[in-house]
Amino acid sequence: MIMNMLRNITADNPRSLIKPVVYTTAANLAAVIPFALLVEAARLIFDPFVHPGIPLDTARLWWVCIGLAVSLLLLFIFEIPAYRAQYRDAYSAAAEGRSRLAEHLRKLPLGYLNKRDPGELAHRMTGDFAMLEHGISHLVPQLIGAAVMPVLALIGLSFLDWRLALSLFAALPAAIGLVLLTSGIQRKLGSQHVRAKIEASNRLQEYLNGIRVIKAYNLTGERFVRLERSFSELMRQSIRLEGLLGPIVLSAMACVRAGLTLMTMAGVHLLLGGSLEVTTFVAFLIIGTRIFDPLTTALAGYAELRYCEQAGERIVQLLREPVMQGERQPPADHDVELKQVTFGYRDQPVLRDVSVSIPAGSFTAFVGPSGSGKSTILRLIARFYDPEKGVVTMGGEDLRAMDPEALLHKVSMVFQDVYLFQDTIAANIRFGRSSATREEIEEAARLACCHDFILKLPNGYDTMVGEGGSTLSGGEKQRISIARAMLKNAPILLLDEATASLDPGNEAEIQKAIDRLVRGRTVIVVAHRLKTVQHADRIVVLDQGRVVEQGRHDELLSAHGLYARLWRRQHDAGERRTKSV
Ligand SMILES: Nc1ncnc2c1ncn2[C@@H]1O[C@H](COP(=O)(O)OP(=O)(O)OP(=O)(O)O)[C@@H](O)[C@H]1O
Repeated sequence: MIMNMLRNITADNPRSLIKPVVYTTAANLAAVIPFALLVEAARLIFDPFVHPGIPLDTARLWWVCIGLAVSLLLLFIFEIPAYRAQYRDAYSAAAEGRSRLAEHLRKLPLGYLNKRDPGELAHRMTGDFAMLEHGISHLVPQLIGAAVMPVLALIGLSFLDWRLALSLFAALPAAIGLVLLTSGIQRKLGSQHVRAKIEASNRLQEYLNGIRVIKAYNLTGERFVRLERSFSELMRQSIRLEGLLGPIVLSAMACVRAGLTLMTMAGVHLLLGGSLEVTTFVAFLIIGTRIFDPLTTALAGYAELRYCEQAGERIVQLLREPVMQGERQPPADHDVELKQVTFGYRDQPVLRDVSVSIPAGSFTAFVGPSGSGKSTILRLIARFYDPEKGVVTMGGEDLRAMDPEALLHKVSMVFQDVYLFQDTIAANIRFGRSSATREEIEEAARLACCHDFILKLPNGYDTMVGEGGSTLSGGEKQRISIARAMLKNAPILLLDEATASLDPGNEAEIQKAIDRLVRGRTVIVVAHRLKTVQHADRIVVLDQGRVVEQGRHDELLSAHGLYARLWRRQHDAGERRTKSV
């Protein structure tokens, strides 16, 4: 159980506790020396009163004083590295754990991440790791201090007088029992509190992300009520947690402190009975007032330690989620084939029994009504997901056997929803190839028709873009993502055409950039405007997740099927637009 707890508190890296534990134990052992010396000083001072005729041993008293000074110096020497080890190791363990978790999340199937609440994942990265930092830097060393000091004191004091030692520690089991017995309730309330925190942070994120929609549709009242409700729930859970914890911790502390009263009463009784020396009693009084300090602090921190354990448990669970398997390097042959593929994001099937063959170097387009599964096919080819039934192959080999990261080296992607990071334009293009030089970035930008608009920005290539690319127009973001793909220069290009209508200038620029990008590659396009793919080697028509037709543009037109209807509809709409201008 303890090992499990340590594993959780350190996010599956218990070695990070070694240094803090060793140094803290040494510092706590050193902290015992001044107590022993104080006991000796008390004995030396009180001896002449208890045994009249014995002179005050001033020479020994001086040695005790020197010993005290040396022990304080020793304590200082041990405490500095203990302090550093606690903090440095706690923060580096959390930093290392966060990177490990981020890396792990990247390798998990997207299907898993889709099912998870993004707020909950963010909380694990930030809140849960912050708790671990606090646990490693404060709570675990506190607990060690709390264990080392009283145990040593109990042993040492038993030699002085076992009856007083026993009375001093008599109430301790009750305090520990109380904390342990209520740990189930603490755990339950702790989980509810974390859930309330996640809900509040999700609602806040939703509110901030959707602030434009909220303003546009005047939803201020309704959305704000949801947000306020989550804050109220968080407040309620926080009060419940503290309301329960407070009395438990205070009762446990009272039990611990009751030991001192018990010991004093026993001491007075034994002293009056003549079976206890005054010097021994004084020694117990000196130690008794201080010995429980670390223990009461640790009791106050114990509940928090359990929350840290829960936080660690959540992180460890996530770290143990199986990542996408596959070690084979992708083959040099880039023929792609879907064989009887069935796939759905949740229970609802999106693709049904889809079989399509895409020869290397060809231009293949997927078309069909909205929601028919076109983009999903691209995601399966990039192995963001694995099919439920059937296989996707490259060069005749099942993608599931391939290393997902190595596979992504073969594929460039230009998606509808371009995401730009909060960084400079140059850095955002460099995501295509991290080793690219500035000249290569500019060349890719020129080919993607974005060099000119980048130069017009305040700091050119060094202009910062807002998170998600919010400071650029949709067309500009698309062109930046084409520049990324240019830079990556992968043999297979997956292109998901933007559905949002762009202004004619932007549309022409993007088309020019795409025409350059597709040269000499295996190109797989999801097309919404059929005229952009009428020269494709093959057009695959999807409807409700099934392939209903495939062939060249002319063949499909003369088949008078769904493609012909879609073509006519778009053609007529285009004519109407032209006439109305
Ligand atoms: N991440 C997801 N989780 C759950 N369902 C999803 C997810 N992505 C897409 N879907 C659903 O799967 C279906 C197919 O989506 P897909 O994006 O492949 O269609 P599409 O043909 O590309 O549509 P569009 O032309 O509108 O872009 C849709 O019903 C969509 O709601």
